[in-house]
Amino acid sequence: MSAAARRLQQALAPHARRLADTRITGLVGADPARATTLSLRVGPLYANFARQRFDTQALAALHALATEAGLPQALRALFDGAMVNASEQRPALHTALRSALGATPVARDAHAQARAARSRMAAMVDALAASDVTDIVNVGIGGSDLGPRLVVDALKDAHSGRFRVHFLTNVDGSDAFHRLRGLDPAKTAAILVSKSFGTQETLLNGAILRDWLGGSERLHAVSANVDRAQAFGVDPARVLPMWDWVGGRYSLWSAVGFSIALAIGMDGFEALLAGAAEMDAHVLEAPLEANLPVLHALAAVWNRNGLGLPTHAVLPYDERLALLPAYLQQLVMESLGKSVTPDGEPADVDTVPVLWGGAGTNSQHSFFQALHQGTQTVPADFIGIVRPDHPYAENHAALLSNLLAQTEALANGHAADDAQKRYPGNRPSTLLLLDALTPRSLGALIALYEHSVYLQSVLWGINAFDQWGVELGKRIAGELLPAVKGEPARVEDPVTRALLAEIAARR
Ligand SMILES: O=P(O)(O)OC[C@H]1O[C@H](O)[C@H](O)[C@@H](O)[C@@H]1O
Repeated sequence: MSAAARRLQQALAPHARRLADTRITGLVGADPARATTLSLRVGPLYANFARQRFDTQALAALHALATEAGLPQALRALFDGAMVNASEQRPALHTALRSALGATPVARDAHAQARAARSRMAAMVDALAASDVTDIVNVGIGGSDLGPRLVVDALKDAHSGRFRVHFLTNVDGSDAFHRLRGLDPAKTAAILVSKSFGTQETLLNGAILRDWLGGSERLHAVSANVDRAQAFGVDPARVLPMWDWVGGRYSLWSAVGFSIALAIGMDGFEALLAGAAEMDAHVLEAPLEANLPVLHALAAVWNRNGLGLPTHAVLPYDERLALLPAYLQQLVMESLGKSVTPDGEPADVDTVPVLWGGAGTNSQHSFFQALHQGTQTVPADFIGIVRPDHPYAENHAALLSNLLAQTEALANGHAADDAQKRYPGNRPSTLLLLDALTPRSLGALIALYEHSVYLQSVLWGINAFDQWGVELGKRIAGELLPAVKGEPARVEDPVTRALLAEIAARR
């Protein structure tokens, strides 16, 4: 058994057994103070864990586990640029994009490179602002799309209004076809965002944009591979850097966030970084017992390994955060979807939960039935915003009362003689409350999740920064492409052969 798995089992199993019949209502009833003692604030972000299914004894065991697993040292290693991504022999220095907390030359150098790239990006924002361009199309996928797309959408109240920002992602030509309709090529600029500049979707869509724009004048790129971007036809003067020491899904703080800077201006972008930097300083400096990302990660492993819960829902009660579940699906599931240790040994522990979710209140009218009365218990992160950016006070009161009501109903349940109308309750949740949705608070929220994910990976003994699982499908797709086009090709798999015949017959 892996050392991490043994540690986890020893720490969690006795308390999970002891608390098997304890209910959230019982925990709160026995210790009403936990409503406030199990909460933490970091700047504009407040978190309440009172409705998690651990008591103070189990929490003490979780904190002991955090010490034993070396979370403080692991954080230091992350910030200092140690090779935390062992399979690729790379550091993961996304923190250096926004903080100067790394104490090594490697981390300091990364921070300096990030600053230099940011000033080039600021000059490019100014140049575009001074031009006739009205629309920006960000072409990218995965980490080169989800983060910028989330932030641009979430911060619509902070948009300068200078540009309309669009995102083109899917290799499905329908995406490009509909996205470009109604846009004027003479007033549109494209940003091709690809760390590798080798991603099929982005290269195909990038080629569509390059042709559609009719020249390279308004073609920009963000990439760690400047040569490839140049060979593609982007003037190197308009290529912003990326580095192999930043993972794609951790990269919105780099020039990958160019579209964010165009939407909210450089000041807004700096505020986003400052919010993340606040969380960086907190995770690094706060004691384990008062450390928000640590507690968030401990709650996650408690739910996954102590209670054995296989999925996790993210439920933002704010339409502007509707893309957060999709963003977190990549951050969490690509980072933690591993079953071996960096040594190639079995992890021997359940790792990533299936992450899903959607915005409230809409989701209440679709899948919440299953959360309340389904056979699976789904732990959830509810996210609310205290102060809205619109004048509809009645709507906002309704939104917040629904948010509070759902967390209460899920935790407390409801007894009824009629079994159909009975609510089992005891469904754990964490409530995250942002004072307002601003660049700073959003930066802090995203950084909270980044750190929580890394800490979970340390507790599970897996690498959060590689993603070998996405390669096989890409390779097979490349091999099948000629056959799909009707060119002569040898297809080994009999099912795929039959499916190709079916497609060919219906063309
Ligand atoms: O930025 P790129 O190199 O184009 O990569 C885009 C995305 O594709 C890959 O398949 C990975 O799964 C993602 O982690 C990555 O963000």
